[in-house]
Amino acid sequence: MIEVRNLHKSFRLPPNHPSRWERLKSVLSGAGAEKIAVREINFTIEQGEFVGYIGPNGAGKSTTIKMLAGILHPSSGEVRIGGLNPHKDRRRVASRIGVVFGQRSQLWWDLPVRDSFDILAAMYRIDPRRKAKTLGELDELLELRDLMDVPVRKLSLGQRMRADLAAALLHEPELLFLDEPTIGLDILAKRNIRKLLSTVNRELGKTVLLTTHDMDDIEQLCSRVMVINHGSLVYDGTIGQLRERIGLPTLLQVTFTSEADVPGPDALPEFSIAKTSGRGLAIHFNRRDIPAMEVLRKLESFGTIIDVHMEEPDFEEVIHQIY
Ligand SMILES: Nc1ncnc2c1ncn2[C@@H]1O[C@H](COP(=O)(O)OP(=O)(O)OP(=O)(O)O)[C@@H](O)[C@H]1O
Repeated sequence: MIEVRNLHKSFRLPPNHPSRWERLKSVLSGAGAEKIAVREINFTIEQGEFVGYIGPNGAGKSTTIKMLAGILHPSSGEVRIGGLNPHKDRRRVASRIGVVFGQRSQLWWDLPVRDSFDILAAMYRIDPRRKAKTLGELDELLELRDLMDVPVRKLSLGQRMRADLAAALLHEPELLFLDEPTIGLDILAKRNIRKLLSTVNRELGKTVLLTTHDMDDIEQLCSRVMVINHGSLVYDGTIGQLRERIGLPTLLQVTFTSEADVPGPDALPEFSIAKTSGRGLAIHFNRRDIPAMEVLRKLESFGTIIDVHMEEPDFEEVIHQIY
């Protein structure tokens, strides 16, 4: 669905000369410092995937997405969306992509939601019967009926996200770019939007690329995560593998039927005891060094276990380690 090969984008920063004429001359002659926003990145996203694209501010996420959407021209390298070059085939690629920005709406602020849908349908030249059918399906999923006659500025943020999602899906794109779709929402609204996004991916079969600073979005939605830092792709894989690679400790708490006979730390080099209290024992271990099942087997040799609780390292912490 998306193929990116050696994709590179650099910007020429205007020199900081006090004279406007000198600045203009430098820009025209190609002088000025070079800022590399995206550095020779490679990835492929298959149809139906839900991929998180994360990185700190200024890492190169928006620049990548703009090149995928054909808004920016790469300095070098290649992008293919369903085999098409987004820059050369911008109109056809646009018809295959839907975009949702959490920070700004693509709907017309003072118009009722219905009018925005009408304008978008005209822009994408959607056949009226097709539009009615798609809107009916989207209404079932996103519960749009009560929003249709309300001006966008009067919608709550959660309602606006539902309307924006419908607007992005109205022309039936196969691919969805989501930029901070849960920003500013309260916990309940976040949960609701995540559920909808998951349905859009699983049931409508849309391929999704999500950029977010909310690690819960990533953890709850994405089967795969790509991390960009200083323009370079520094990780591409599952969240589980990322945790393993960083090697932060996992916490395992067990309760024995009676007070256990736990040997001293020297006899247990693979893990560290975090806490012992009566029948309870909490240990830290590293999945990189030893699988969880093996740890459990060792603990079983200390007594009969009746309860097990495991806590993975906080994803936020994992990401912090990469940045
Ligand atoms: N038009 C431009 N001219 C010069 N530099 C730019 C331009 N657009 C982006 N940059 C620079 O390229 C780098 C990557 O920017 P980009 O907007 O892609 O980051 P981002 O990962 O999307 O950040 P954020 O999370 O803050 O949105 C930044 O250093 C930015 O200042």
